[in-house]
Amino acid sequence: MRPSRNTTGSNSGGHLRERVVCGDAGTRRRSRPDLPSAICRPGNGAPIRNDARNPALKSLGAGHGRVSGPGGVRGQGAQARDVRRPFAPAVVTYHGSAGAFAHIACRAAFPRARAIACDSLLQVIEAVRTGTAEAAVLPCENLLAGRVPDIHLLLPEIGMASEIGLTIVGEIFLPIELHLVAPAGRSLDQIRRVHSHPVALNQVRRFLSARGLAAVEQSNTATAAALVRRAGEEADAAVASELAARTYGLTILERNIEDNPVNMTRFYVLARDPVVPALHEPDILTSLLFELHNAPGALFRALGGFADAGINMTKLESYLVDGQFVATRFLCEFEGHPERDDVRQAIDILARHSTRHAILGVFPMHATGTRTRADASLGGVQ
Ligand SMILES: O=C(O)C(=O)C[C@]1(C(=O)O)C=C[C@@H](O)C=C1
Repeated sequence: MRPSRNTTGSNSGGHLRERVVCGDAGTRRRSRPDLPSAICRPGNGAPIRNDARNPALKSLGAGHGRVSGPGGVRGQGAQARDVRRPFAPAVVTYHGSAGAFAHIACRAAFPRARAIACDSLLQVIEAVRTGTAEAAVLPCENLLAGRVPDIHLLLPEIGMASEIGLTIVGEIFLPIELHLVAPAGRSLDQIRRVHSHPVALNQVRRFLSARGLAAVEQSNTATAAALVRRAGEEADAAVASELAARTYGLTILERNIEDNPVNMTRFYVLARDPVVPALHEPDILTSLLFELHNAPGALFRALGGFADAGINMTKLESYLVDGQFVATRFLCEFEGHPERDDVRQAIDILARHSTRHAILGVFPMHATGTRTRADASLGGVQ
């Protein structure tokens, strides 16, 4: 059963801001025929446009299957339901407002879905948990700024706290182009304060420090743009997408202010039920959370099976647990399906050397070349 939603709209300084708010708050949605084409990077390295024929985006939806095995999907022993791919949710949700990069990622990966905005990460999770949305798109890391903190507070909970009940079903790589935006009539030399999401501000540090601009953190790039439009003084500008500039009626004072033109954010796609690729499919990633006793060699022994089997690890994160400065919880991602014999054996070895483990998701890689082939020729419009 789906929870009911109320419909509201809010007026931001004469500029109608329409949004869907998850939870009890309210909903109203405006369709955006002028949404930009995100550029994704397919396996052959050539930038391609985002549309329904985009093979890289289709990688979110190839094949179907089940997974079992040590730890199971989403916690110890949980059985995956046989959700069939292609995974084509009708409603997806994200944290932020229209024009945020998470919104752009939703539209790029699921062009036919309704994308609904949530004011907080908790509301995003609740929307998926309760069925208001079938999937959530959440940023996890950026090439220039590194980890996106919010989801890294959440991921260990997803793995270890069964009540959260979400699983990773996909990933999206989105090129990020950041622009300095302000209401028409303002000039660059008037600007003293720049509002944006902290991760976006970290991607333009050189630009800000070269001009002596103060960074002001906002909950996402699009709300920063809306705020500057609604309540900004002459000295205020925002760092946001071109879509946000259009959505909130701002002009671009300076284009592409990111510190490096090769700039990309990786997003996770989370859903309530696993959508597990078939065993025979190529380019599968498994995301695994595990905990160790803090002892010499514990990590080495836990991961030894992966090294011996030649299984490529694409990510290893560590987290502090129980208020102590010792890393005993890890998130790793590796290439391979957990039902493949060598992967199963490596996970068995990890299970023997760890105190707990849980598979957070098994999903097809998006744009397989992206991890290794990002280069300065990457272009993109947003
Ligand atoms: O604020 C936004 O626009 C977001 O979607 C969040 C976010 C992030 O958290 O990294 C997403 C992508 C960009 O790297 C900057 C900000």
